[in-house]
Amino acid sequence: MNPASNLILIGPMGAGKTCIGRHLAERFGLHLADADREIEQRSGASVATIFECEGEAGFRDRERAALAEVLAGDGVLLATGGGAVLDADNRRLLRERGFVVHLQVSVEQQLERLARDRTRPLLARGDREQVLRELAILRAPLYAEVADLSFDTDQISAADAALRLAHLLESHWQRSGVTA
Ligand SMILES: Nc1ncnc2c1ncn2[C@@H]1O[C@H](COP(=O)(O)OP(=O)(O)OP(=O)(O)O)[C@@H](O)[C@H]1O
Ligand SMILES: O=C(O)C1=C[C@@H](O)[C@@H](O)[C@H](O)C1
Ligand SMILES: [Mg+2]
Repeated sequence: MNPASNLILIGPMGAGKTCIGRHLAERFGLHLADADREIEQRSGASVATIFECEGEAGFRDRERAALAEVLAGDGVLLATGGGAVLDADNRRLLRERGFVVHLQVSVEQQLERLARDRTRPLLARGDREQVLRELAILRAPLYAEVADLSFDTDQISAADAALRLAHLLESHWQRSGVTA
């Protein structure tokens, strides 16, 4: 068992990291940190504006700094952004500092869940389905490399996913500092 005190959610856009993260943070008494919101608070600008002004590279620099700051602490539930695993230093940090759960989702479900979303700049770049398929091919091995546990969120509500995942975590994650 991985005894990390932090719980970290990784996975593609629309997998439910932010939304399942809220449920799990409450259930396990963890401080919720959503990487995208942390970046927005630190920079005083939205993710979309950062992409517009500084490009994806500028956003990734801010993301790397925010992850390092958040994971300097303990007792945190970190909901990462979908691209956090692109950076090798981030991948190392996530593995070192937390029990990492990979939330999986099919492209079909992503398209449904994100149909009305206008806040994710990578989805504004053209054919959404093609973008999501390309990202999935590129990123799937990176998520797998970092994950302690994978969980498929297709066809279940976020609330049900959180409930089932909480049960799984009770047997897979021996949180440091907490005795059963
Ligand atoms: N299991 C689910 N079933 C149905 N809808 C869901 C589920 N999980 C999330 N959603 C919906 O999908 C949308 C995106 O979810 P969320 O913001 O949690 O994704 P995310 O993984 O944090 O994405 P990102 O990487 O872009 O931050 C939200 O509208 C949310 O309500
Ligand atoms: O998948 C991605 O690369 C991203 C996901 C979002 O959470 C944001 O971090 C941003 O829109 C980029
Ligand atoms: Mg999110």
